[in-house]
Amino acid sequence: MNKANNIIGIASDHGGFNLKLKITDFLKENNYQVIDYGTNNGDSVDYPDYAYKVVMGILNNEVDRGIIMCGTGIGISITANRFPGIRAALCWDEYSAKMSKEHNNANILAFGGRTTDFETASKIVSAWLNTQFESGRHLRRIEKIDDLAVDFWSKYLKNKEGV
Ligand SMILES: O=C(CO)[C@H](O)[C@H](O)[C@H](O)COP(=O)(O)O
Repeated sequence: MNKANNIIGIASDHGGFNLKLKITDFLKENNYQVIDYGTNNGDSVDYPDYAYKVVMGILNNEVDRGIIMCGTGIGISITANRFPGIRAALCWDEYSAKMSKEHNNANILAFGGRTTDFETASKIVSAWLNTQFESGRHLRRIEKIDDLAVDFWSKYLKNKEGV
């Protein structure tokens, strides 16, 4: 990996805390700038709060992309995917990580601190960072993700307001 100046936001709950420390070191060793949104120790916290920090970091252009971890990566990726413009991919090997970028242009990578060892996690991170989005038919599909959600929410909110 050799891409200085890319800023990556990183966060975890207590279940991903130890792996987050190792992945942060790994990124810095590979010349990535990292903003750590917490958590800062192994005390029990709630993963939605940490997913939200990275999501807002991306939506406010503080960071280009994010890496998030909880015990399994499930809760924290479910949370991140609630927000428009966010495509969080829960990955378990190099192939899933490569596809998450090539086909889905995932801007957040997720994995589990209790399910993924550092060796596997570092391979996942490298695959995700070093793969390009293929665009073409995949661009049409990822655009539909937000288009469908925006359509749903605008109708939902309109009905709720009784308009
Ligand atoms: O959301 C999760 C499971 O899908 C994460 O793994 C959390 O880290 C986990 O639920 C935390 O569990 P704990 O018993 O409170 O440590």
